[in-house]
Amino acid sequence: MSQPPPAAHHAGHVAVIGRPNVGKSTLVNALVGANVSIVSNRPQTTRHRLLGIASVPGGQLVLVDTPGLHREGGRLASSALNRVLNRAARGALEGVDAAALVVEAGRWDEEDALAYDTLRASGLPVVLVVNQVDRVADKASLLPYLQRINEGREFAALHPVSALKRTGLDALVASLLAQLPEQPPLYGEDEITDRSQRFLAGELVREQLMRQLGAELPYATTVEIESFTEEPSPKAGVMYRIGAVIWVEREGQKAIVIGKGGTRLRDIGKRARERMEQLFDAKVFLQTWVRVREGWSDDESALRSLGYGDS
Ligand SMILES: Nc1nc2c(ncn2[C@@H]2O[C@H](COP(=O)(O)OP(=O)(O)OP(=O)(O)O)[C@@H](O)[C@H]2O)c(=O)[nH]1
Repeated sequence: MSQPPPAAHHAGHVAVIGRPNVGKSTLVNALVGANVSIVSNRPQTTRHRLLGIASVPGGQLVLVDTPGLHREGGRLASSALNRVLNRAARGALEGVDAAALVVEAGRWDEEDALAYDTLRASGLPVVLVVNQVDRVADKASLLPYLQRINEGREFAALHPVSALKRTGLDALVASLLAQLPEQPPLYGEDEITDRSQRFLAGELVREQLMRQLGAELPYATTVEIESFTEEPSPKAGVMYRIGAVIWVEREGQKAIVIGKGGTRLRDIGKRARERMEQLFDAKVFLQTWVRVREGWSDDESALRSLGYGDS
């Protein structure tokens, strides 16, 4: 008896691009599922930050962030800088197969248009993700909105979705997969680890450090989750009590992380806590400290205690 030919498998890197707060993280979480998958044993490229991996029958989406595309303060550059940006984008988008441009339903401004232009200039297929459609009461208004955006532009597909309510996502995944090369999964099941919440808590603090300090972030900064306990919460069901230590090398760096009157550290802690609550679906009580460990990067046992020892 002859076997049917195996169905084509598509896999590749998808850059998730969009203005702050349009719902990129919510979308990635929804696509990836309950567990944020992080590749455990392969060095990551510095250009892309791996956001998550969505493996579905017939394909694998490797979702990445492209920090090189963003300008200071999270804003894309004005169009006067377009050429410079395009040059930077070519580097930032190297190795990326397609882009998901996330916008807020009903909104399309200069920054969105510039992001589109940049992506197209890099030759990438762009799938438009019109997020937060659950907030649009008059669904009929979406059609002229989509037509207006589509006018004179070449999207690979347009998808109204709600990342929060998880609607429209299957069709979006199918469109994204169609843009990816036919090839086996880039990451095997054995390479993908559903990391523990404790590990993720550290990553979320690290993420906020990167976002809020940017180029000011001292090179050797690292985050250690010192304590992580769970207790019942009458309102939220579960509450996590988390203690995070941000290790820096020198006193001067400590001052940078803490900021004037402690405002920066407070902001980092607040944003990281909000992310944890979103991701863990629980209440989180997060305490953060900044400590100085002189010359820690030379000290092998210290490195090991921070989880850098055996890879
Ligand atoms: N109603 C509604 N709210 C959404 C949807 N997607 C995201 N949000 C909310 O929008 C806010 C921002 O979402 P995030 O996922 O943090 O947005 P982001 O684009 O990752 O933001 P940055 O990290 O600042 O770039 C959160 O309060 C989400 O709950 C959606 O589909 N519908």
